[in-house]
Amino acid sequence: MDGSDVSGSPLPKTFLDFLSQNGLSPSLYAASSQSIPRYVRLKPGFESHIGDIEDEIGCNLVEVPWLPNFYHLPPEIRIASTKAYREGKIYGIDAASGAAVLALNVSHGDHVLDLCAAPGAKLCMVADLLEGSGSLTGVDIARHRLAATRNILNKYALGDRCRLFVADGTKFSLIPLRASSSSNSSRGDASETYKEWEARRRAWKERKLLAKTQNKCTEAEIREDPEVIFYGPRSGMVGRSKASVYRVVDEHQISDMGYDKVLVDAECTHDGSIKHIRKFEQWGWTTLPQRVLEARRSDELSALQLNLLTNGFRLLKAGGSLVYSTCSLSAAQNEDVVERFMSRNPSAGKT
Ligand SMILES: C[S@@+](CC[C@H](N)C(=O)[O-])C[C@H]1O[C@@H](n2cnc3c(N)ncnc32)[C@H](O)[C@@H]1O
Repeated sequence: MDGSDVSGSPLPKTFLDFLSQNGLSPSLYAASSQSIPRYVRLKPGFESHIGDIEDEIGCNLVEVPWLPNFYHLPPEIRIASTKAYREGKIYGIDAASGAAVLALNVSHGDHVLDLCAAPGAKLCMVADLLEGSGSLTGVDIARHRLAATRNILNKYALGDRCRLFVADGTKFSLIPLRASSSSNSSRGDASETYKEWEARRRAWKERKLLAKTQNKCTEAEIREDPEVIFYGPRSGMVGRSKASVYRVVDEHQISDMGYDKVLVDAECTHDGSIKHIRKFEQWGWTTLPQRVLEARRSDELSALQLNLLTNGFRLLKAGGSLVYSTCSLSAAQNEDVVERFMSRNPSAGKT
């Protein structure tokens, strides 16, 4: 394999080319795994358990002053096998992810959309910040990844006001279910309304029912309809008719009835996640170009990112806020995308 030696592990030439094209230094990946910071977030309400958690994991949890409930850990500490983790008191999430959610400035009662939600670390943090108010809609195109998000929401008991849709975030167009938006007026046949979610059996029935409803639509509509794979008891879904959940609203209505906050944590090359890139040490560096770079050619990727950002903005209520984030360090996937978006949507910067 071609490449420069970084800590004894040669980075493949294609990755070095990618770094060079994006003005990034290969030395970024030279850090030893032991020097990469590690963080956990404590589920609010478990503050009094910190001493017990520290005893269990055998080290001090050092508070991150600018990120509420985040703690710094020595990198060698593994949390997955701990009781605190299994019981949902702590979860692994890096500080950069926390910063993206912090920037969203979630307030009590907000209706929040997470347009690339899986596997769900940021979604969980948003759910915590909502403190049982407002609503949370998570969307992801990868069904298996979103199914994992559903498991995480259940594990941390955060799904109460959440609903999850498998859908293309560039086209998703369902608005939040605000208490004030009439559900009664659009109730039809009771069998067509959402009952309380019951894992597995209900999910299967739900899909069948949905398929029946969809059969009334044109083929194009069927392909584009988001598939709901979870909703909580207070997500606003229970008792709603399918028609009311899937109703189409125009741009003017979205400015009144859209989401207060939208997170677009877009698909990217993940090159900014040094820990992720260093895993290729075990997986084999040769697989890195295929899994990180060639999976999506970068021009396609930036078009996808721009489309996700544009659709997220379209679904935002007037006066709402949107955060666009990636775990890439390349300007092409960050500043350039935002610049192109702003040039097409100059109103986005106005408060
Ligand atoms: C960086 S990950 C999101 C991480 C997530 N926000 C979290 O905190 O755990 C990007 C996600 O975008 C999803 N994705 C890719 N293309 C998409 C699309 N067109 N619409 C919606 N999601 C998409 C991927 O399946 C992936 O789960």
